Amino acid sequence: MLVGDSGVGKTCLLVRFKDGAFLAGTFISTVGIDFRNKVLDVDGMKVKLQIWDTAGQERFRSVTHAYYRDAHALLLLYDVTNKASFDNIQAWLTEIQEYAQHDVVLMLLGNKVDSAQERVVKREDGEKLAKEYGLPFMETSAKMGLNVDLAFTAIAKELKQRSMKSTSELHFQLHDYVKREGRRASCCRP
Ligand SMILES: Nc1nc2c(ncn2[C@@H]2O[C@H](COP(=O)(O)OP(=O)(O)OP(=O)(O)O)[C@@H](O)[C@H]2O)c(=O)[nH]1
Repeated sequence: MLVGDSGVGKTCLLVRFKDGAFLAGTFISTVGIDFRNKVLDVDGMKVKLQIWDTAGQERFRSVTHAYYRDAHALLLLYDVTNKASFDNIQAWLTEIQEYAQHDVVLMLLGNKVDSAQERVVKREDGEKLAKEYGLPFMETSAKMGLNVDLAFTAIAKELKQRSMKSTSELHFQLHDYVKREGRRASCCRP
């Protein structure tokens, strides 16, 4: 499930992942909730992700609350060009604590890193916040496709491992994977 303030890029992130495209132009806010499926090949096994895209607007909050309970994973987004969306992450975490399962897989994403000129939230600020709450963290760009597949693949790997209740000592480590594989924005050109 994708959560975060209105306009941070949840729908665009999902469309980028699902269709490999970017929705340029007019911003059409999600009404209530929507979902898309995508099947991923994770280490030779097919994993079907059902991804719920929630409306960030306050007036739909009661609708989205009902979906937290069944979510296995949450991608919590802020927009690096919008300080308020970053400041609201704490409030989102409180909401997640209240409505989601206690063992839900959670990842923090700072989106729109392609907009370097407008950036107001530094990468280090995101890293610091993520560390404080023990969350895996990446910066993304739905526009450029930076780290988008990686974010969903990391979630799929973690969920696959959990569903198989692997006892192997070599089991998948979400934090390490994201740290190792997450690419910095400077690597990615239009
Ligand atoms: N530059 C840039 N713009 C983006 C990116 N992702 C989304 N946007 C733009 O941000 C605006 C909002 O994107 P959405 O994906 O609709 O935002 P949302 O979080 O789904 O918003 P709600 O449905 O209201 O919760 C749109 O104008 C997008 O074109 C990105 O990675 N880079």
